[in-house]
Amino acid sequence: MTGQLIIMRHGQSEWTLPDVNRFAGWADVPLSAQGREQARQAGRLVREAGLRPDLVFTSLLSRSIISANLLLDEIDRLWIPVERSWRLNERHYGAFQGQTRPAMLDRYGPERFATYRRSYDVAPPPIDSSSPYWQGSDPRYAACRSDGLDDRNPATITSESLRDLGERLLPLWRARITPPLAQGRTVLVVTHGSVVRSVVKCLEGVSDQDIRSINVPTGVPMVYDFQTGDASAPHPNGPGRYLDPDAARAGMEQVAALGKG
Ligand SMILES: O=C(O)[C@@H](CO)OP(=O)(O)O
Repeated sequence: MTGQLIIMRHGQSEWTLPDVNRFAGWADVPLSAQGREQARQAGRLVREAGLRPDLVFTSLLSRSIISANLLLDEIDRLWIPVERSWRLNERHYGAFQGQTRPAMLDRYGPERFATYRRSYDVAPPPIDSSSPYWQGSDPRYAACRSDGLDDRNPATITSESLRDLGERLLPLWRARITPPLAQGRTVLVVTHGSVVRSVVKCLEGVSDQDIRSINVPTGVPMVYDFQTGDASAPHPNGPGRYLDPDAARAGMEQVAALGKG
């Protein structure tokens, strides 16, 4: 018996439309019409692959939640148990949230821009609490909603590197996601590009340097098979496989192109 992880970046958002091209991070940006269709198509791919998710995880951002719902509606599994966590949010993009990629490319130059966007351990400049995209007073991050996994407070985060994201994700990964995989269950995680990069880095041993060139397409599910048994550190049997490799390739190119100005 194997456990299966289906992990997917949400469908295209309105801010990843090429003529909008804004950094989102924790800003709660809606899906585009194409993004909604990508999420439904993802459901069809999951069905054709014979996969039946037993439980679903999303972030606290609408583009993740709605993508998961559209996918699950397509396979008649809206009823499965759901857990939502800020730990599955996109990387906090600091002061870049709401700014266009071309403007930031212009301001910082190609090298620093690429470092802020794709390096492992450099976070963008911190967001100011006067920004309309600051999450400090957003009820979804209120202290009363603490998950008790550690003492991190999402309301106070001002910017994150990919390393920071991996560190806040790990407690949820260990406590909530890997145990059902080790039991042979099928777990659907509908999340964000940087979370997928962090999981791929960890599961496939990608180096800090090589992770810079990995882009994640919107709305294409990727599957890992896990050996059952060892709940403490379950390991995938091989690399992740996109259910539609052609769509994944095209999507990765689109994401890379957004950073070219
Ligand atoms: O805006 C963001 O939060 C991310 C993902 O959409 O952008 P990028 O791909 O440039 O890291």
